[in-house]
Amino acid sequence: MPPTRDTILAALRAVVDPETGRNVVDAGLISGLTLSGGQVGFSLDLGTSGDAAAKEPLRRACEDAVRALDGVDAAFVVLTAERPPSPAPAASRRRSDKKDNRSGAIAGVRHIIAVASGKGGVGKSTLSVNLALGLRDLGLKVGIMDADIYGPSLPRMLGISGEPQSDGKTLTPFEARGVKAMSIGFIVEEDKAMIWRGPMVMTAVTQLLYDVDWAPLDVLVVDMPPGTGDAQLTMAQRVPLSGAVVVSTPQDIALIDARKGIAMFDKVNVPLLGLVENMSYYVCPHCGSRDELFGHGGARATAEARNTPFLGEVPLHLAIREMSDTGTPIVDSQPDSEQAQAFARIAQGVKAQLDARAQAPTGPTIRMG
Ligand SMILES: Nc1ncnc2c1ncn2[C@@H]1O[C@H](COP(=O)(O)OP(=O)(O)OP(=O)(O)O)[C@@H](O)[C@H]1O
Repeated sequence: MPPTRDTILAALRAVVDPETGRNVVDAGLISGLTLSGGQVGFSLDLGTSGDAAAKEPLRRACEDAVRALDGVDAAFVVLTAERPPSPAPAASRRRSDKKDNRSGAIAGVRHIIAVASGKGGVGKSTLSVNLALGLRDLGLKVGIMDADIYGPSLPRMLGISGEPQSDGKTLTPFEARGVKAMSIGFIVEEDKAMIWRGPMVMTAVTQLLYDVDWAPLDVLVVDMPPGTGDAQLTMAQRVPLSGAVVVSTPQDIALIDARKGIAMFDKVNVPLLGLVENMSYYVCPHCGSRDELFGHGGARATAEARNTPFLGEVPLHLAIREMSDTGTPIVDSQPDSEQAQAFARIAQGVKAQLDARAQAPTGPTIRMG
């Protein structure tokens, strides 16, 4: 039988914070408890010190206590910071320093989709931007949110610069190429990004979701941080996603990581809209000849094995990189090229998946923290 809220809280009362000598429940450190069958998730407050490393043993102790209960299949405990430990630049300073646990749908935004990868450098940002533009070409109102704290690339890829405008309450997204755009790079200092942990990333992401004037949108494309660690799991769990697209290159090692990405979304019940194989084959920019450098087709096989839609292959082509670097993504700069068409087909596939799920009698399961 699945656990109840009371049995979980009772188990957590046995976990004592050595810093205060009080149990985590009575000390008020637990919030956002969610139950979904045998899956349990909640936040553990870090306190004002913001020292996530020091609280890690306590986080684990909470997870272990809940996992040990009958009927619990999985427990996810995320550390929640009272405030980010590093001084944030102007845009986020304008907003509240209070703990930010906002969750749930964003008014006026129909779908939020994540673009994720098991490892960095496989073309997740390139896909996010070109997918957003491809969805725009299908007549949808589209936004793109760059949550890739390890290397926000949206400003460069869309040629955006400057500070976002704010009325003191909400931020106005940038408008570029007919899509609304906002990057975590605008509210987080880049050189500090590497030391940020899941909860801190989540605070910034929550602000990007709820403090930006996104509406009205059909689809908000979220460029996730690469990997399947703490930050990514927290996001996958707490952002109200309609689904996720996982991108991989064809090499075995990348595919192993992509499978971890798929497993991560499965774990938190976010539907997989499909898998994309980037740098699938090489097209010579001079003669147009095709070469399968890394042995192509692994992502399609992985998708088939996992019963996940395969959304398509994108060739490795110099123009894709060059156009990204100059702020004119390939879908806009060379729309008739094979490489732009590859992105256009992926956008069609994503739209078809979203439409099908919207019409399904039981919609996708959306987990909110
Ligand atoms: N199909 C492609 N052909 C040629 N170059 C590509 C292709 N896809 C991506 N690139 C280039 O590869 C580099 C990495 O791509 P991108 O930044 O999109 O990856 P990422 O997975 O988002 O990386 P990170 O995890 O570091 O954010 C960029 O220079 C990009 O222009």
